[in-house]
Amino acid sequence: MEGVDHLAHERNKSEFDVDAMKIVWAGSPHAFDVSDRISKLVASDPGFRKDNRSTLSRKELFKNTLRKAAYAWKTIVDLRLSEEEAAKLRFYVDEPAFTDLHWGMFIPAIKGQGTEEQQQKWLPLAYKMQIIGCYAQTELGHGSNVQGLETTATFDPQTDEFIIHSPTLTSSKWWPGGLGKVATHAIAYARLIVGGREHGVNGFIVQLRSLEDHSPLLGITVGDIGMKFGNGAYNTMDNGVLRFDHVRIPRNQMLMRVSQVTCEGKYKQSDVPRQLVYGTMVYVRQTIVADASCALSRAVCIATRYSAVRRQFGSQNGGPETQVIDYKTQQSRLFPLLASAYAFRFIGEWLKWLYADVTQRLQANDFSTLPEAHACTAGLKSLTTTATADGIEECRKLCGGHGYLCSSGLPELFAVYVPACTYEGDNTVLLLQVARFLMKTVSQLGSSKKPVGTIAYMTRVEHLMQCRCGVQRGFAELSVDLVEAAVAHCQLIVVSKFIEKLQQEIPGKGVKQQLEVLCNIYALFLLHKHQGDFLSTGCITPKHAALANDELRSLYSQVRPNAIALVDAFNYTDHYLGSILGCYDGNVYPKLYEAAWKDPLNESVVPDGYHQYIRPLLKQEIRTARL
Ligand SMILES: CCCCCCCCCC/C=C\CCCCCC(=O)SCCNC(=O)CCNC(=O)[C@H](O)C(C)(C)COP(=O)(O)OP(=O)(O)OC[C@H]1O[C@@H](n2cnc3c(N)ncnc32)[C@H](O)[C@@H]1OP(=O)(O)O
Ligand SMILES: Cc1cc2nc3c(=O)[nH]c(=O)nc-3n(C[C@H](O)[C@H](O)[C@H](O)COP(=O)(O)OP(=O)(O)OC[C@H]3O[C@@H](n4cnc5c(N)ncnc54)[C@H](O)[C@@H]3O)c2cc1C
Repeated sequence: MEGVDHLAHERNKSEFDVDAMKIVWAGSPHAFDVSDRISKLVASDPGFRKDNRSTLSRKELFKNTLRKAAYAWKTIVDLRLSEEEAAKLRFYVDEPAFTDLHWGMFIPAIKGQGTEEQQQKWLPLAYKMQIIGCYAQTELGHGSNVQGLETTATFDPQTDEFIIHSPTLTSSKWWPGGLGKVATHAIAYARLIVGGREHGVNGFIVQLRSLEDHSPLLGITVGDIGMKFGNGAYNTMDNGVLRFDHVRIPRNQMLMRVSQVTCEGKYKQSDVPRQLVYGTMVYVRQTIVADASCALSRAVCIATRYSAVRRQFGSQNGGPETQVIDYKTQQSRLFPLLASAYAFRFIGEWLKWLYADVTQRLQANDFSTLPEAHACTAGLKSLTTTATADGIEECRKLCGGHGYLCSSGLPELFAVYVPACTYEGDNTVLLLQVARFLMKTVSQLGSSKKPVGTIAYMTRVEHLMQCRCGVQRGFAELSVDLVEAAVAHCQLIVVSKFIEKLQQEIPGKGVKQQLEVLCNIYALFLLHKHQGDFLSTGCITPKHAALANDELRSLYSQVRPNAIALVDAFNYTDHYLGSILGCYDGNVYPKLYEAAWKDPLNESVVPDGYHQYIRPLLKQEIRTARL
């Protein structure tokens, strides 16, 4: 029945202060207030409805996304929302759109790689959305290998301009979000050529479309790259293709914080690492880690609530069947994902601190922690997105057949989320960067340069270096093992930062105790999953492994009465979850049944095509082939 909380009996089992946990999850009382207020604002506004996405054609879907983006912007302006509130509103609108790249990459690129003068010119236009930007780095032929990009930017001292050109088909920009149909400007990455000499890849601000009639400017060929995975999903985003035919831009539209070109045609490299040109990617990778905790927690919330609602087998003397959340196999699949959602939340908080710290250091020309920041953002982006994509799929399976319905919210969540394993850096390529960082650290062991921070533990591997085999097999030859070492390194960071979080003051009855249980589940689940490595290297004995498995079972029993409360703590509205299986009141079956009849296919009792195709079949009016 509507209005009845079918999960009340579960919520009454909770052993901790859920409201206090909501503050922990949000990060602070202020963050909770903003999140709570904005999520309810979005949920209550029919202008942000999203339950019809799967029935729209690509063009209808995209036009609807443009409408929503404009509506969101009007809401932000009318309500005078702060930057924080506006970001939260775009988050809860929950639809990949050109605005993600405008706010998430175009503006950060100008802030990170533009000079003060360039920031003063372009940021006000971007903040007022008087221009709409995208981040055009990837090309048809190159994405991972940035140094392989082929687009050229040739300086013309006669006119004090750069000539941006796509010399080959494979140099076509390909994938940039927002590029296909909306962006008026791009940060285009191209090989800088001055006086016939190449100076690597740099960013250039290029106008693509007229601000009067939105038509592509002279020399610009631009469009959408076509349908992507899933129906709705990321097809709300106009990922685009772009070719330049000798497009001229003023010299002052090369982002010049890292390198400069003077009007005399002199190239100057600032005394900063060339890799600062990659700074925007480092920034986005750390935001993607926080996104992972959001996406995984959404899937876990749906699967946990539904696992408490769903009953299957186990009826005693006509009594109720067993809740599937009580099966140990369901717990062993679900609870590590619940623990991971919390673990990724806290590692996301730490990574945000690390990024802010390295940014502050860079302003003082202190580059000492840049390598660690690169390795951590790359590795943790890889680790958390892989685990989250796999976790969303596991949550779908945890919901049985109904998990495969669009009304469960899980297929759409999966389809929108999975490109995170690829964009902002293919996950394997990023792990190889971590492996390179670890090998460089190992090569420096024994020198005066002592490993600190997240690699401090590596002093303990020093003895390995002294007995290492004489033959140094190539990095490429060992890359599979090195990638595994990179994952282990990142998992260690996640566990250690979860433990550090527990050292903090955490208010609320039973809250810290619950987080300790989740931290232990996260760590012991990893130990169980990789116990072969731990045993073969002598890190643990078989007895330790058995004890760990026993403890894991005990921990699952401790989580069980608190599971619903732990997902309530995410404080997601039913609108944001977009899932009948995950609805707050657990009133699943009536909602599933009602939703089925809303499908367009049920608009008529007799389906289109019956008279043309089925009736002749049934009436044997179709000449059957001679048997
Ligand atoms: C429902 C869930 C929510 C959904 C809601 C909707 C969400 C949707 C919206 C999401 C919003 C945005 C999504 C993002 C969109 C995606 C945008 C993109 O994809 S932009 C393009 C991203 N592309 C990449 O990431 C390319 C990856 N490749 C690289 O980064 C580089 O090519 C490389 C690092 C792999 C190699 O670079 P290279 O120059 O060749 O360097 P070397 O490997 O030779 O290393 C030399 C040296 O440099 C150091 N290094 C490398 N990179 C960095 C860096 N970034 N910072 C600092 N240092 C760096 C490296 O460690 C080496 O150091 P040594 O000391 O010499 O070892
Ligand atoms: C939804 C989506 C949105 C995107 N948005 C943008 C955007 O806004 N702007 C933008 O510029 N780009 C964007 N991209 C592009 C994205 O950044 C690239 O696709 C990504 O960096 C991966 O590069 P790639 O496609 O070249 O993969 P590849 O590198 O071609 O990957 C193919 C395979 O090769 C392997 N591989 C590659 N190099 C190595 C190596 N050295 N060693 C071992 N294995 C290797 C990879 O692991 C992978 O298995 C987007 C992509 C997607 C899917």
